[in-house]
Amino acid sequence: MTQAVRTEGLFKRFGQQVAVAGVNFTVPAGSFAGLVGPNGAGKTTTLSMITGLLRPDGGLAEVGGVDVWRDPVQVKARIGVLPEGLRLFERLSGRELLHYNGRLRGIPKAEVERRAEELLRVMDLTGSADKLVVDYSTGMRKKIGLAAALLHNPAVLFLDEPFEGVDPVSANILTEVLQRYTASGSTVIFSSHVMELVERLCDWVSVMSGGTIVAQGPIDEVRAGRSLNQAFLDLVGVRQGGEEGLTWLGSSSH
Ligand SMILES: Nc1ncnc2c1ncn2[C@@H]1O[C@H](COP(=O)(O)OP(=O)(O)OP(=O)(O)O)[C@@H](O)[C@H]1O
Repeated sequence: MTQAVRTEGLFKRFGQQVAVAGVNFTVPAGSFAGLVGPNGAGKTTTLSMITGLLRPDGGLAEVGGVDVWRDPVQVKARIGVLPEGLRLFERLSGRELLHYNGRLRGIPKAEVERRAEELLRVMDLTGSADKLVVDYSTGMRKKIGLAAALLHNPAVLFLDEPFEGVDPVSANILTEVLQRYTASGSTVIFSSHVMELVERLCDWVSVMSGGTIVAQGPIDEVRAGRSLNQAFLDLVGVRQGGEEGLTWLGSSSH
């Protein structure tokens, strides 16, 4: 099986805190893959090391068999990234942002224009194409960010919480674009806290907890007859005794 992404013993610490403790993360090519895990599990740190944004302290990360940290230029040409926090060039219009990205990627001008107009139309952003990105809503930012990440037709697309703050109509548009993209053999890897979404969209899932992968594989194998939500709770451990304390909360004595 060809791997779109493979890491081996990936490791990162921040001071005393080990954020990623030797992760073997794999995603087969053509997958719609979900990366899930509790807050602080190390998902963003892992994705940052695979996309060349954060240098690992140890281990190996490969995209399409190419070592991310030995050949970052080749890897960056093959990937698209919709990062957490979505830092975009705020003072460009949506259309300018796409043109700028396309030119940075070395795509000929006429081709950039053709692709940009198509992406704007599919994302339902044509009417806002000349508005500055700073004036875009959260959902519009996600959509223009995704359009920018797709413009060079990457083999692997990384998305950090792509549906956060996105309304159902825009979420539907994003989903359709991503499904079309994976149907043609490309790979999507996204992190999310929304289990229903991962369950509905993904055919592959990796579950992280405490800086390690605790389960990984085809989604039906990881679920093993349970809902993904239940599998997640079983795997990462439900904290017992949460109902103790907070005795004052909701009391009607005032
Ligand atoms: N730049 C940093 N400096 C110090 N500690 C960091 C830094 N980035 C992440 N960490 C720590 O590393 C751990 C993993 O964080 P990370 O952001 O990768 O988790 P996550 O799984 O993406 O969490 P969330 O679901 O809340 O986004 C956390 O304990 C976090 O506090």
